[in-house]
Amino acid sequence: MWRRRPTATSFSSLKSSLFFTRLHFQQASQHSAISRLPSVPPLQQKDGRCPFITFVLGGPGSGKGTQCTKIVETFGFKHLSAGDLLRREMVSNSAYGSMILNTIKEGRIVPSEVTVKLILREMESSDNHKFLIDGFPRCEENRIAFEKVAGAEPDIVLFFDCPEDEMVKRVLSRNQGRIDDNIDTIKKRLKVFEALNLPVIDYYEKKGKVHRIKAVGTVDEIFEQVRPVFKACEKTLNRS
Ligand SMILES: Nc1ncnc2c1ncn2[C@@H]1O[C@H](COP(=O)(O)OP(=O)(O)OP(=O)(O)O)[C@@H](O)[C@H]1O
Ligand SMILES: Nc1ccn([C@H]2C[C@H](O)[C@@H](COP(=O)(O)O)O2)c(=O)n1
Repeated sequence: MWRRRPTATSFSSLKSSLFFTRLHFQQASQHSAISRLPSVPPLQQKDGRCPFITFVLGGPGSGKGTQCTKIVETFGFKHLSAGDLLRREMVSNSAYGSMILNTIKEGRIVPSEVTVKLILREMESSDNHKFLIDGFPRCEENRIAFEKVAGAEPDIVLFFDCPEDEMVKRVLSRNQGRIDDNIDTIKKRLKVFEALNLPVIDYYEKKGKVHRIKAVGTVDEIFEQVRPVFKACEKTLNRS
């Protein structure tokens, strides 16, 4: 359903202070590779429609996936979880499998080349034009790569703002057998969220795109903060 567009050319591959030095070094080297990517025309479906893109952000266990399920039921979005796409790629026979496994185990971020490709592949094969992109962009490098390769910005950004102790409690009782749902990896994911994801939220906040949701209370109580965000843009959602 989507026009083919050039995929990313190449990006160079990304515990305390050493952990962050390596993290930032990797981010910086990926930034310079991204800056060489060609800009492309805006994403447009074959039927001429432009996709409505929502980025869904928040720390680990803040309830992004849970709320996305409710948004899909109520507003008919297509839900694309970056984490799920990476986990699916990890267990397929992909050449990236062991790299994704090690990166997720360490609570770090998979290079954008891989994640953006997976997201755009799903968007291209979908008949829907309303997308929830959950857990992405996780860092400035993700954001810039998506905007360059897709030629599109999100229409809105949902930020599920949740206290750390609540996120830890939720992740530790999730029981889905995830390799990163253990206290050591959670601590790293929280640090990565603060260091790399919050700047992305700040960036979109300055553009007036962020809807901050207080992610405490029951699932239904939280959804009552989410519902008006989409109600308010119903006209744009059904744009042709
Ligand atoms: N409001 C809530 N109150 C209590 N538990 C919740 C609430 N929302 C979600 N949960 C539970 O917390 C856990 C984490 O939720 P969820 O998987 O939706 O978070 P997430 O932000 O998508 O996490 P991650 O980024 O780690 O994938 C799940 O077990 C979910 O059932
Ligand atoms: N943009 C992304 C999204 C996810 N990952 C990796 C690293 C995360 O810790 C892990 C799990 O994601 P979640 O299901 O919590 O959204 O997947 C990434 O590298 N880049």
